[in-house]
Amino acid sequence: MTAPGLQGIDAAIIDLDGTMVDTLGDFAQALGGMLEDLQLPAIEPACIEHMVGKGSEHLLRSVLNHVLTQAGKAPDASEIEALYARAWERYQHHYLVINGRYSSVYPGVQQGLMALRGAGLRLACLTNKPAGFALPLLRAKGLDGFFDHVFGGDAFERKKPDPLPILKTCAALGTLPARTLMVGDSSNDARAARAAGCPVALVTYGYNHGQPVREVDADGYVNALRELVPAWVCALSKS
Ligand SMILES: O=C(O)COP(=O)(O)O
Ligand SMILES: [Mg+2]
Repeated sequence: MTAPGLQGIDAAIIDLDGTMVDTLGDFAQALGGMLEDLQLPAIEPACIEHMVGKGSEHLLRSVLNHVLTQAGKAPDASEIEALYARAWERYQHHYLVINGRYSSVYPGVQQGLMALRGAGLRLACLTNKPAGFALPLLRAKGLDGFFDHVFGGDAFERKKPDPLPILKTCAALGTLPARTLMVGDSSNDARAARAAGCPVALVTYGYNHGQPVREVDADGYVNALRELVPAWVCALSKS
């Protein structure tokens, strides 16, 4: 049963990084520790934002490529692969030590999740972040209790922007994609949702790989999650 304003929507799938929590500080700290351990040059925190959202493997390969290129090394794929296993081990170590300490929940997140719950929706968190990072982060930020399911980037064979994780999350929620709203901050989330057949709303404050989020094809945009229920009610009543 959903509230009258959310007719047609039974559940919502919410992204984590850039949507619920601003985690750039955590990424910067953990990557800084990893690079130091590998005796590689540091990376500017501003560069990291563009690399977040496609999972940790992509992030680490992008960072290694970036710092080696900056150092004038023009690395090929095999040089990056040679460093990868140790980089992942050191990154994981540092991330788990600092997880949540340098990140903050965006304004309006708790209110937004409460409103969605109050409207009778089932909720899942679906992130490309590994579950081993996502679950402790949600707990540390007091957000874990809102979700029926939490799936990390390592939960399924493929990550967003592939539709598979969304389809599997809908199956776990027991909802049809067409009645499940995807809420994210990036083209990754929107493309996965579109391909799965879910309506999609994007927040305007996240990362979106450094690109303007309003240029991404979506059904709506909100400046805070607390606007989601009112905005969606409004959009539905106009359609
Ligand atoms: O790439 C990540 O680690 C985070 O991605 P998310 O935006 O799907 O939470
Ligand atoms: Mg995101």
